[in-house]
Order: sequence, then C-alpha cells, then structure tokens
Amino acid sequence: EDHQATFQEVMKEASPFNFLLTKVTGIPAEFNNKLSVHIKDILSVEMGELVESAQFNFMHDIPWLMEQYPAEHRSKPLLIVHGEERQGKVTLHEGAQNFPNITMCQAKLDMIYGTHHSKMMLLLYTNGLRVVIHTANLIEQDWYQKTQGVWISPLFPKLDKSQMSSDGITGDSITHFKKDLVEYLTMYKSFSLLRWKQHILQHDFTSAKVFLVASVPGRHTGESKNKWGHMKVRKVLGKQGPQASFVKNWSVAGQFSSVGSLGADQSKYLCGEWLQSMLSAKGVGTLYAAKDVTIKTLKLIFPSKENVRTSLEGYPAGASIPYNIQNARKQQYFHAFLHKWKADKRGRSRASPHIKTYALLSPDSKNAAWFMVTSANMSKAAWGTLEKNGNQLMIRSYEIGVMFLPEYFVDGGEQFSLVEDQSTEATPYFPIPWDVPLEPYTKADRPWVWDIPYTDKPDSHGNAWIPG
Ligand SMILES: O=C(O)c1cnc2c(C(=O)O)cccc2c1O
Repeated sequence: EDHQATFQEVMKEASPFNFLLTKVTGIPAEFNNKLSVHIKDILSVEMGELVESAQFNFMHDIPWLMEQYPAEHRSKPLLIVHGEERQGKVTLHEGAQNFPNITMCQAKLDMIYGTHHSKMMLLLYTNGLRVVIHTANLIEQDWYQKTQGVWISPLFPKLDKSQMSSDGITGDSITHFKKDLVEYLTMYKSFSLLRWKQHILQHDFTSAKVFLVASVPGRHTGESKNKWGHMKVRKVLGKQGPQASFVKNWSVAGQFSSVGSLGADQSKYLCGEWLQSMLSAKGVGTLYAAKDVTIKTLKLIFPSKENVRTSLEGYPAGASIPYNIQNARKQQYFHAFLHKWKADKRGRSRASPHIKTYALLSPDSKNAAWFMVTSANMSKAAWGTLEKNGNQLMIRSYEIGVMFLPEYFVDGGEQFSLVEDQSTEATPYFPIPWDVPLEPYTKADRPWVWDIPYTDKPDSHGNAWIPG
C-alpha cells in the first residue's frame, strides 16, 4: 500500500523489539512503510518535545544534521560526541560554528588506530528520555540508499525525587541496561557527558529489555575484562544465554561492512577467541572448541564485489566498505565462511549494507537464539583481543550495540522465529534484515575490496571503480 505510515503506526508495529531499518530511496514504498524510519522521523516532534540531545558518531555533517531536526528543535542544546583529531577536528568545528547551541565533546582515543565508531542519540524530552542506538553516520549518504539498523528505546519516564536513592542505580531493568549505559558514558571521563549521566540517572529504565554490548578503548583486566567487547557477549550468554543443549549444532551468523586483520589462520582469533564468545551458552563455557569449527558453525555475510557493483549506489557504495587488499590477501581462510548480502524480504538486496548484525541461527536458519545490532565490524579493534594469557582484553575503538535474548521478551522464550508465518506467541517473529537461508559465495565470487580497481564490468551507473 502507498499510504505513508505515521511514526506512531511504525513504532506500534515495531514493538516490542523496536528494531528498524532506515528508509531507502529508490525501492518500492511498501518496504519503506514496514519497520523503517528516516532520521527526520526519529527527530520529529511526534517522538516528544525535545529539551536537548546528544549525537555520538564517527562522521558528522553538522549543517546536514541540523536540517534533520524539525525547525522548532534546531535551537535546543546539542552535544556532538566524536573522535576527530587534528584537521578532522578543525573541519568539524567549522561545520558547527554557525550553531551556538552546539557543544563539542572529543572522545579520547588512547589506543593507536582506535576510532569513535559508536552511533547513538540521547534525546531528552519534556516528558522523558529516549536512547537510539544505530549504525549510520550523520551524513546524507548514510541515510540514502544503504541498509542501516536502528534500535529505538521505549520512552523512559522521569523518576520522581522520592524514587531516587543516593547511592546505586534506581530504575534499572533486569538486563542492567541503565547501569551499563552509565558505565559506558563514565569511561569517556568527559565533563559534558556528566550532564547526560545525570539525565540518565534521573529516568526510569525498567522497560529496557535489551542488553548493552559496548566497547571502550583500553587494556581491561579483572572484572572489567568482561564488561566490554566480545567478553561482554561471553558473560551475558554464559549467564543468560540459551541452554547449551538447546543450541547444539546451531551456527553463529556475523554480518558486517568492514573486516580487520584477523590473523594468519582461523584458529587464532576468528574461531579461537571471537567465535568462542559468540558460541557461549548457559551451562557450558562454549559449544565448540576452535578445532571443531566448520563452515557450518560460522556463517559470515559480507558484500561481494557483485553485490557492490549491482547496488543502487554502484561501486561508490564500496567507499563505505573499507576492506583493504593487504588484509584480504593475508586471510584467504576467511573467505571460505562468506555469504552474499541478500535482503529481498526487506526490499534491500541492492541497498548496500552498512548495518552490522550478529545472531545464533538454528541448523535450518528458521530460528535464532539471540540477535545483536551494533556499530562493531569484524575486527580486533572493535571486539577486543585477549592478551597476557587471557587476563587482559585490549580494545582500540568505541563501539555500541544492543543484544536481544528471547526470554526477556517472552516468558520462558527460547528462540525467535525468523520466518514470519511460522511465528507463535512463544516464538515471536524477529524482523532480521537479511534473507535466510543464507547464500554462500560461488566459486566466482570475491569479497569486496575497496583499494583495487574494477574495470571489467560497469556498475549500475555504468561506471568503473578506480580507487584514488
Ligand atoms: O561508519 C563508520 O564507523 C565508518 C568507519 N570507518 C570508515 C572508513 C575507514 O575507517 O577508513 C572508511 C569508510 C567508511 C567508514 C565508516 O562508515
């Protein structure tokens, strides 16, 4: 149908997961009316009357961002949290100089090669506070013809003074989302974020049913080792994850838009460390030893060269998929796990993915035991790497995402259905972005690599790709 769903209708349909995709220009209206939002919808007055907001991101086009706020909200205080340094910081401040309501917060990047990847909006309204965790940069290109993920929190009402206790966190949920978010903000050690920490402490987060999965740069030891990156996933799944017996032979799906250097062979980081965390379950450390991992255990979704060439944007979509030939050449083993980007169900097979999602899939791919949407790509910098004989987790970048576990949405829930017409009350449908079953690369397929030329076949705009 062509009627434009109102934002209230969209949010009603999105409940209880509130996991949506960004609208895509150039696909049939029905796919933009179903569980889809544009940034203007998120910032609209329909969401509440804004008092002030904070925009955490990697790239900010400030004049464009200001245009996305409704006129009556453009003068409200706005905190920009970024990781720019040197000339990038100068350019960013130039973009902000005409807006007196903007304050800048430069996240400290103590680890070399680290970036401020986290993408989050904190929205304080006259009647409550909302958290939006997503995957899109605050630039027009990221909200135009890509597949991006957005989690929009329920409206968290203000606690009244009587409910506030002097110590500890009041008004948290059983997933400790509020406590974890406060700890994440505290790690910035930034005065301007103290204000937002107070706002969060003063609101009631009991309706937050997701787990926060975040990364902050540093060498984390002791209890802190399990607070961030893939070790947070290991902790949550080990305590609140699926029963190991229930998910035997299930597969980890990882979907991302960039890949780091993962080491000389799969047994080291990919299957030996990262996958061990993703395969964690209740009642057992992990489901597989690294040596027993096969391509059935780990299914990775990453755009092929053909996915990029035939995408709505054409080869330029690849400018946001920074997998370099130097790393690709060193880890051919990685390519054996790869599957194409395919999202016919959501009308987004040609909307190049910038979203990052992870899940535990049943052998027939019809169910998932958990689902995660995050800024974190497939890299050590994002998820962390264990050092000092496993006693220290070294993370380079800021990342943030949310994890959905069935039992927090359905009493005794063990799995989500990924096939809408096979969902039940006990096994609710979860609107994943990509099609199942997953489609492996053919022998002819190659992962997209961004720093080599493609002149053999023109893209959807008739152009070749000759990197600078
Ligand atoms: O969204 C992000 O966090 C993000 C981070 N990095 C990049 C790079 C790079 O790091 O070279 C190149 C192109 C796009 C992105 C991008 O979209």
